[in-house]
Amino acid sequence: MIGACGIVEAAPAAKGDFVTVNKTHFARKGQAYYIVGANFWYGGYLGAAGGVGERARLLKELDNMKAIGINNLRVLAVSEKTDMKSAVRPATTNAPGQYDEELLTGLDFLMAEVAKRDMTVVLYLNNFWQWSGGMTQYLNWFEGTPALDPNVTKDYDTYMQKTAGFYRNAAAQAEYRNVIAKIVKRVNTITGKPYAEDTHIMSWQLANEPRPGNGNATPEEKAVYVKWIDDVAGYIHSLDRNHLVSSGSEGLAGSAQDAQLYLDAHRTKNIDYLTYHLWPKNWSWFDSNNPTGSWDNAITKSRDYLNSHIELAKKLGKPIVLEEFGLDRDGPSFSIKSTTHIRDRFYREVFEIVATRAQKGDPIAGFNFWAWGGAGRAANADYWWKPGNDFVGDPPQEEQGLYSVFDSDVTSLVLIKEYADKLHAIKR
Ligand SMILES: O=C1NC[C@H](CO)[C@@H](O)[C@@H]1O
Repeated sequence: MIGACGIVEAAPAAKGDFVTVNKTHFARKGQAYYIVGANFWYGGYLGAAGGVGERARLLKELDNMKAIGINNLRVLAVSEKTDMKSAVRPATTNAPGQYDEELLTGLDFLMAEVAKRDMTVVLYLNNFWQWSGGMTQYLNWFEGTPALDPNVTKDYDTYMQKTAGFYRNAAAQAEYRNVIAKIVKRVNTITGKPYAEDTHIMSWQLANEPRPGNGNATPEEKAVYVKWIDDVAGYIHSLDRNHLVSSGSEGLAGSAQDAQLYLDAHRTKNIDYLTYHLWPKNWSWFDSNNPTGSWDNAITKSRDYLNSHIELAKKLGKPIVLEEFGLDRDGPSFSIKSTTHIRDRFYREVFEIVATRAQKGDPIAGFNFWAWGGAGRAANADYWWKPGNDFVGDPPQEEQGLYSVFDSDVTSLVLIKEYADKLHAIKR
């Protein structure tokens, strides 16, 4: 397009080029759009020009994901510098108002390469958990409370209850909105395209796994949480009329097992689709030291979780994406030399329910497995991450190899491709 001053400008994207919601499904470029996704939290980190950047690896990872039919990536867009031991370093926010432009340019590079492969990205703007600083770090900045790493204290209940204080802290919310505006209104330094006009962003996501507090969240805490989701999602839409907004919720496991809360938190018109996550080992449904004895319990509860949330999506008349799920390697082991028979069996169970119900026209719109490890490799005998080590699918608060799908996990990659083909074949 020739602009007024004779300079060739990119034509503004057509609305249909963005991922949109069509009743209980996604649409993109006039077609039904199903999510065959990977969690790739560190994609922006690999895109940095220096420091932690590994652009050659990033291109190879994107090509390998594209080759097995992956069309969507779920990526950490913002991290906060923190003293918490099990958090990633560096961070995109060093302190309130102080941002790491080199790291943010890494996100620009990722988005430029994603566009070349016609993939889409969900960008989450905060984290309920400590591995990227997250909401707890905001409270350290604005309440002066110590950022207590639950990997150290082993007290997750107290961590969750205190972290939910983020929603009520006006100063923390103001800085959070400053950061949201900085990213949503950002102009990509590689492509020159405003993020708000980038059709390869599928959705802005409030946070990774925001919870109302711990499992005993009070009615007041739940009300604060519902209002926070509505307010922040509305704020994002006020900045960007093109993109979808999602919460990043895990579903009932992240809603104090309160289905009414999950419905109330996602009923707002400001939330365009639902999300849920499935973690049989984390939730103690599956014991990887007793796989045979715990499999039936784990798969029965998993099937119920998968199906019941699709029914909740029907109630709200919105699409739902299973945007995280995983299981550890046989053994259990963190080593890439170990097999993944049990995980592959679990993945197939999950994929079969998602694909079958999607083919039936139910509001399940796809999946993102957790998480792409690709060519990354654990560097230390204890499998814990240290600055300078490869990034893998497991963030620094977990052993490097716990849930990652590596490029050497051939049976898993073949399985993902098998179901990618099924979802991509759905015409609506
Ligand atoms: O968002 C998340 N959900 C579960 C993952 C695996 O335990 C975890 O690494 C991450 O914080």
